[in-house]
Amino acid sequence: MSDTPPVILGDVPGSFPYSVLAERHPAIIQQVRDAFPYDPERHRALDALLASCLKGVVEPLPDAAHDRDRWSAWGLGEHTGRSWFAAPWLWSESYFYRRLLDAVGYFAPGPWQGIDPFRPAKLTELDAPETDAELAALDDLEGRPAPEAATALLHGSLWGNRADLGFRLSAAGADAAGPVPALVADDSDALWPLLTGTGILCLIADNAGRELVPDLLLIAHVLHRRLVERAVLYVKPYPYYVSDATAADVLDALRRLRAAPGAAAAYGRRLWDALGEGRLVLRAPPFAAAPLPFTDLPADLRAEFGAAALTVVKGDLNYRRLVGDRRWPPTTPFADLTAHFPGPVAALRTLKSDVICGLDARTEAALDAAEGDRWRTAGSHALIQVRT
Ligand SMILES: O=P(O)(O)OC[C@@]1(O)O[C@H](CO)[C@@H](O)[C@@H]1O
Repeated sequence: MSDTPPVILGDVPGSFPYSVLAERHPAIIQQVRDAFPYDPERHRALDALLASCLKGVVEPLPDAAHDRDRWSAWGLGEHTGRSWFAAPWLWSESYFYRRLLDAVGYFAPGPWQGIDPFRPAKLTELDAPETDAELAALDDLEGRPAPEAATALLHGSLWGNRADLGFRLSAAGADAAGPVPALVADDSDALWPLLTGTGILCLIADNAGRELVPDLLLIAHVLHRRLVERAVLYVKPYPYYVSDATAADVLDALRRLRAAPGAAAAYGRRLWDALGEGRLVLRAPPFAAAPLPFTDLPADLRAEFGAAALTVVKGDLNYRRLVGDRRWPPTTPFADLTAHFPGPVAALRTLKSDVICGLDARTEAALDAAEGDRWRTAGSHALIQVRT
């Protein structure tokens, strides 16, 4: 594509990417400090990361890092010694979370090894009364025609994406949607015919808690209604972007479902059994936490998504990775930007960053007229986009 816009950097003061690097990341460091009684060594490491984020440059991984070679292949050599604001925004963000885990001792042998620095916030959200209300709503779905239930669960998964703990740090008052419909694109009519009873559904998860629960409910529905033979749920191999889901978060969500009253418990049991029978498979590939777009998918994931009836890509970050982290003209066809993806793909995403494509011109004009640029990052609008 000759007129391809440049990859988004975080180097424009006042821009959303800049604010994430300069404000959100320091706030996340403070949030993590407050969440645990870390020892002085951990606090010194967090101090050093904060100084690096604000005034310093990208530092290399520790010599003993298990994934040094992987990050070398992902461009660490090219960005080491450069400002975080000069690297691609996606790269800097992803590496920040990898360095944060070093600072809290997540990978190194010791008392903090494997302790998710975001777990307190994740559990607070999962245990919140709002989650009870969302689970109770499942009782109303019982007995409704299957297509109606499927649509309700699809929208539950879609809007579950607003439950993003990192986003909430910088999106105060993001609830009100303007006069333009909250759903700015809806290709869901093209989604259901792809689930014909045979084949595999792949779901690339985003956030834990109140996004992962509706994702699991959607998976339970398509398995129970035999719209697919098997489902594969892709989570992160380690804590990432504050609320992104790991396998531990899947277990927390399943326990929450099984302990809930009413219909929710049956969903939880079905999912638990499906995992045991291999009809639901969990995967946590390293690439899920890579600082790269999906055009760089490794061969194994290309083969898995290529063999699937549909791959559902959840959330804003994954949308940026799927279509390319660039300020495309909003009317650029979604099919053009996802032609690289090896199989049918659907994006379910609330708009929380500048990247957007696949809008019709009238919708773009109405959004701009009603909200200026706010609609792109406020989380008040969402989309369901499908490329068959
Ligand atoms: O992927 P999610 O959870 O829907 O959103 C991720 C996010 O909160 O983080 C990035 C900014 O740090 C943006 O892509 C978006 O704002």
